[in-house]
Amino acid sequence: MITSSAPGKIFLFGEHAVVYGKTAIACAIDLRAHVTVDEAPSIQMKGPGGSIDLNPRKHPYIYSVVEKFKGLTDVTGVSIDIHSDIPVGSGLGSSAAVTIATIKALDAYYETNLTLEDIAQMGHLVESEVQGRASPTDTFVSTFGGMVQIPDRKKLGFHDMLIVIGNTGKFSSTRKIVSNVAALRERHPIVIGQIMDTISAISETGVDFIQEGDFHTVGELMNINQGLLDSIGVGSKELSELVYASRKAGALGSKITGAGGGGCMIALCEHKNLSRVAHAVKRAGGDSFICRTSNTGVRIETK
Ligand SMILES: Nc1ncnc2c1ncn2[C@@H]1O[C@H](COP(=O)(O)OP(=O)(O)OP(=O)(O)O)[C@@H](O)[C@H]1O
Ligand SMILES: C[C@@](O)(CCO)CC(=O)[O-]
Ligand SMILES: [Mg+2]
Repeated sequence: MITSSAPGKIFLFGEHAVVYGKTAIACAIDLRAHVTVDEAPSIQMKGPGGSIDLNPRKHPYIYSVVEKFKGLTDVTGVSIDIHSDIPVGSGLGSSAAVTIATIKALDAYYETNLTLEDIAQMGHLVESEVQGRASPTDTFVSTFGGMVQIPDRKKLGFHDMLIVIGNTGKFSSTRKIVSNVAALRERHPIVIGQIMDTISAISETGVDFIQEGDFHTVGELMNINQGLLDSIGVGSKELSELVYASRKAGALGSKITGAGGGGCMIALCEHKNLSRVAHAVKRAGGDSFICRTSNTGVRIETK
């Protein structure tokens, strides 16, 4: 029996633009998905109600991972048991964390000796297949941890940042939201193209301020990024209410994280405002909790 784990993530800047090769800055957080693999009579998913055969519709990401391992080794009977702290469909990279942790666990179980780069690339392939279109961001962050710049695939200096996460509780399918943006871009290629370029410029500008620890300016850039995410149609009334409540309570900056349309927003806070912002987001209707950025990527927990 082998257990691995991988972190979820937040986007400081650049979601959606990164799908079109523009720059994004994302960071792992201290919420993790844990995956345990063990010998079994068939390829099955373990759950609270017992074990069921792996089903491509019910578990598309896991199914895609297993199909890739069939190309590497003899995959017959294995059980896959997932326990995740990461809210699903909420912009915190639950699909990537589950995907990367499953790859890592199967790699250790079948001794296929994948490098971290191999794992990240396989994970990106899985997300692209399942979602139709995906940037390498989420899977790269879940693999390597820390603060990363995409598409450069560069690990940046790590900064311990305090984040209030506000979950609208509205499930948001990344596949659907990403395809909506693609359709908008088809209808208005010049306008949406320029918006994506501006989001990219925010990411590129923000790197230096993050590295300097100038979180007031990082917050200001997050707020500008939020306005542009609203302009491409990935905001929502609920997300806006949480964003503005956090800012009124003293957040340095706040924005959607991930696909949007529902899911979570993040608020970058100083320690002194953390609980005030968390309470304000809760009062505005969000399930709010505090997390920290994390420098730990995918790892084996027990063998
Ligand atoms: N604990 C889990 N067990 C099994 N599958 C999971 C689990 N968590 C996430 N998934 C898979 O990931 C899918 C959600 O992925 P999706 O990309 O839509 O949202 P997300 O990754 O949470 O948000 P984002 O991609 O915007 O960061 C679920 O529908 C499921 O297929
Ligand atoms: C919306 C998006 O940019 C982030 C999803 O977490 C999609 C992607 O990067 O694949
Ligand atoms: Mg996802």
